[in-house]
Amino acid sequence: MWAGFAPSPEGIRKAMPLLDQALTAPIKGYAWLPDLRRRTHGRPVPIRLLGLPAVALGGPAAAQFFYEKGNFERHGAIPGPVLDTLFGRGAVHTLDGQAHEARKALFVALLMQDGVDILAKMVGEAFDEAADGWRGGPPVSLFDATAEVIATTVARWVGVPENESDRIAQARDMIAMVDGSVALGPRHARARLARRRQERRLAELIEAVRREEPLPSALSAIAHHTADGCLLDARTAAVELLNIIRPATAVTWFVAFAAHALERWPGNRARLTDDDFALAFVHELRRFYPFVPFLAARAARDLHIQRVDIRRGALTLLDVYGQHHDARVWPEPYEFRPERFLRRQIGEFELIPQGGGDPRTGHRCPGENITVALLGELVQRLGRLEYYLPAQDLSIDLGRVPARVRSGPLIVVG
Ligand code: HEM
Repeated sequence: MWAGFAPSPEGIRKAMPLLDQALTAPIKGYAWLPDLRRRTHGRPVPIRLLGLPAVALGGPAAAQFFYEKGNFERHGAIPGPVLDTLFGRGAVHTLDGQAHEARKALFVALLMQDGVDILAKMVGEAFDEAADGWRGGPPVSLFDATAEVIATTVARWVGVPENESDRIAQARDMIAMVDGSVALGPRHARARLARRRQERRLAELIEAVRREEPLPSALSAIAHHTADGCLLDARTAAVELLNIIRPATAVTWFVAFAAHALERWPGNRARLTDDDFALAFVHELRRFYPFVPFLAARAARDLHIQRVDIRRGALTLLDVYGQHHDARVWPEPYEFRPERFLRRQIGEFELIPQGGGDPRTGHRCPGENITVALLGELVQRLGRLEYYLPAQDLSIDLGRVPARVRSGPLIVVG
C-alpha cells in the first residue's frame, strides 16, 4: 500500500467510533463506552452497532436528557437474549407511555411505601442467623451464602410459600438470570433455563392465588392487578414477581464488593457503626464498583444534544459506569472514598447505578430504597462479623459483565 494512502494511527483512532462496535463491546466490557467517550472529552459519540447508527452519551446533563419525558422509548431497545434471561418478556422495563405508567404504579405501591425497613431488618437478621452457622467452619462463599439469605427472605416477604428444598435452587436461579444475561455459552444457557423454570413455577402459583381472596402481599397484589380491566396473563404476572425477587437477590453483588472494599481499605470497617458513614459507604460501593455498564433506549423523535443529532429510532446508550468514573463529576474517581458522600446532596442524575430521574414517573429503579436499606443493614453486620479472608484471588475482571470478585470472596468466620 502507498504510504500516502495508509491510514495514520491518528486517522484510525478518529475512525474507531464509526467502525462497527459490535465486536469491540464484548472484548472491552466496562471500558467500552468510557474509552469511546474519552476521545470526545465526554461529549456524545455517534457509533455504529450491528450496522445501525447509535449514540453513546454520559454525564449528568446527558442523563437528564435521556430521562426527559418524550425523548426516548424502551420498546425494541433491549435485545431478545437479555429479555429471555434478565427481565422477562413483557416486563415493565420494556413498556412506554400509559402502559408503563399503569404497571409502574404497581411497583411503586409495593416497593416505595412503608415496609422497606422491615424487609431490611428481616434480611439482616437472616444474615446473622446464617453467619452463626458459619462460625468455626470451613471457608464460606460470601456471595453464594448472601444470595441464599436474600432470595429466601425476599421471597417470604412477597408472599411466596417457602419450600426448604427449593431455597438453594431458587437463589441459584435468581443469580443465574443476572449472571448470564449478556454472556455467551454455558452461562447464558443457565440463565435461560433458570428463567424458564422460575416463570413456570411462579405462573402456577399466580393461578392458584387468583382462586383465593386477595391478601396484603406483593404476590397477591400482582396476581390480582388489572390494567384496562384485565388481569395480567399468568406468565407476565410471574415475570413481574420475578422483577422483585431477582433484582433484590442481585444486591448480593454489592455485599461481595463490600467485603472486597473492607479488605482493600480496612480503615472503613470501624466507621461503619456510624449510620451516616454506613450510608456514604453504600453509595460509594454503588458508584465505584462495576455492575450495570450502560442503559439503552431508542430516540422517540429526532433529537439534538451537544452538537450531535440523534435520529428517531436510533439506539442510544447511557454510559453508567463511565459517568461514575468521570473526574468531571467525581474528583479522583478511581479512589474509593465514602467521605465524598458525607454531607452531600446527590443530584437526581449524578449517581445512576439504578437509573436517574423520578422513579414514580420514569424508568428509574423503584427498588433503590430497598437496595440502599438492604446494603446498609448488611454492610454494618459484615463490619461487626469476626472473619478473615484466606489466601484467594480477589481480582475483578472488567471484561466480564456483570463483574464479580473472582473468588466469591471466601470468608472464614471465627
Ligand atoms: C443491585 C441492586 C439493583 C440495581 C443495580 C438495579 C438497577 C436497575 C436499573 C439500572 C434499572 C433500569 C433503569 C432504567 O431503565 O432507566 C432498574 C429498573 C428496575 N428495577 Fe432495579 N436495581 C436493583 C435493585 C432492585 C430491587 C431491589 C428491585 C425490587 C425489589 C428492583 C426492581 C426494578 C424494577 C421493577 C425496574 C423496572 C423499572 C421501570 O422500567 O420502570 N431493582 N433497576
